[in-house]
Amino acid sequence: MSVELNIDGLVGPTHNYAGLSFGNIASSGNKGAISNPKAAALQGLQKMRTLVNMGLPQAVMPPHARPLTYYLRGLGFNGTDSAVHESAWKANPALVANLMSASPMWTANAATVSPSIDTADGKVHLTAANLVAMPHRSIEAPQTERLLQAILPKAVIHPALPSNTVFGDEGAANHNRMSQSHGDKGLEIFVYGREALSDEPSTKFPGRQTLEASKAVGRLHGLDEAATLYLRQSAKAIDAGAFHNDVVCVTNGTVMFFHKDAFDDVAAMQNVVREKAKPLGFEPEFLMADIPLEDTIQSYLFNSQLLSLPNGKMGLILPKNVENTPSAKAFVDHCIAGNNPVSEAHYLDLKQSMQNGGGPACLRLRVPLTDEELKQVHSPMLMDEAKLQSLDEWVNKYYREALSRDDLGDPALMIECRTALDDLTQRLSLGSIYDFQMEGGAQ
Ligand SMILES: N=C(N)NCCC[C@H](NC(=O)CCC(=O)O)C(=O)O
Repeated sequence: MSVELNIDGLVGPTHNYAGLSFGNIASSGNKGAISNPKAAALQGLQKMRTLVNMGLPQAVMPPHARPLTYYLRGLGFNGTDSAVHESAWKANPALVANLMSASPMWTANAATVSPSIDTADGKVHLTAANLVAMPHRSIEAPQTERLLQAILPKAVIHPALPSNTVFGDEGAANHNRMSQSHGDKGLEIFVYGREALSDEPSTKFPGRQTLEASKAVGRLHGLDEAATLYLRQSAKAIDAGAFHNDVVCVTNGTVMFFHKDAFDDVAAMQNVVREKAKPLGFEPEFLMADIPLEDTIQSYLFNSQLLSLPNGKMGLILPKNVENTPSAKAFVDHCIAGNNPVSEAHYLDLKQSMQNGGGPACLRLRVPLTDEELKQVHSPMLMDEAKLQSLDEWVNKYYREALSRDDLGDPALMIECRTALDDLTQRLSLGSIYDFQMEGGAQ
């Protein structure tokens, strides 16, 4: 038997709206708004609880330490860590805003994952994403690698691809997998927005994922070429605000749930998926929405989690915005009423993350595992009700309810963040995993 483990990012104490992501309409539109880190983290935990209550395996990925003081030291700021934070803020608040981001919460961008059934050596492979397209995200990979290794000690974790825009890699947000069931060999579908080493017309918004990066990940994971596809996302979707493919498409099992403008030539895409699926023994089912692209971006209809349920059916975890967008809600209702595996929909309040362009699918990394491999996961990070309650209590103890841009320069925030993470590593039996812990604590 095999299952899908979802690893959700626990929202960090510095969650804020700095408007850092060009091409991400929610991030730009909410620049300067006051965030509520406590509400953001509790909303994320509630999503994890929903999956636990559905009987599905759920793990948590801890936040990263912020600000990243070693990075600021490399830029010439020195003294104690507090002095580094303070002098960097005086010199350049916009720079510090980048180094305070809680963006590692969107674990769909942490790595690309291939299950052991798909890889040449029969091991689970992950490649940490370099996230080079956005400065605030390009600092995530080293800590992400460490945390992934802690959660999945037996998996092969490849370091991020070279930090070069030719190899722009945004992880699982641009990767889909289709198969008869989680345990069967699957078709791995990489979706890119740009072919870096060619003279092609550029899009208005950046195509963050390159074909060069996707192919490198496919090689590193030892994937079978016959069961791998590289598809291009349409420029139309990118320019409408679909900065990752998971804003316009999600797959699970035999089902692809997507917007008609996600790919330029839908009929060609469907044909090639059908052809590649044949030797893998399954018939793909396409649930395609023909609704305004703006409604898709605004509601995040396709940034939903499409889950295989213990009863053999599939369920959708959607943001409340879908419920409030008539065309999107009508499409969900149509799918549930139709003759296909999708049988239920759950609408969750994820407003704090959504205002930064992060829906249910952005907040989770999917890892298909055999039952044996699931037993090797670091068990304190596997959630149940008691552990979720401990994390609720942890959030309530340490998190602020309001954070403005100016608060990002507050040296007390760095200390609060470190104190909270120290406690968290104990609750999750992680030992010393952050740089500040290895250097001997907050200064
Ligand atoms: N689609 C997926 N899988 N992930 C969503 C990531 C959202 C993230 N937003 C941000 O990084 C905004 C941060 C700010 O503006 O403060 C991004 O654009 O990379």
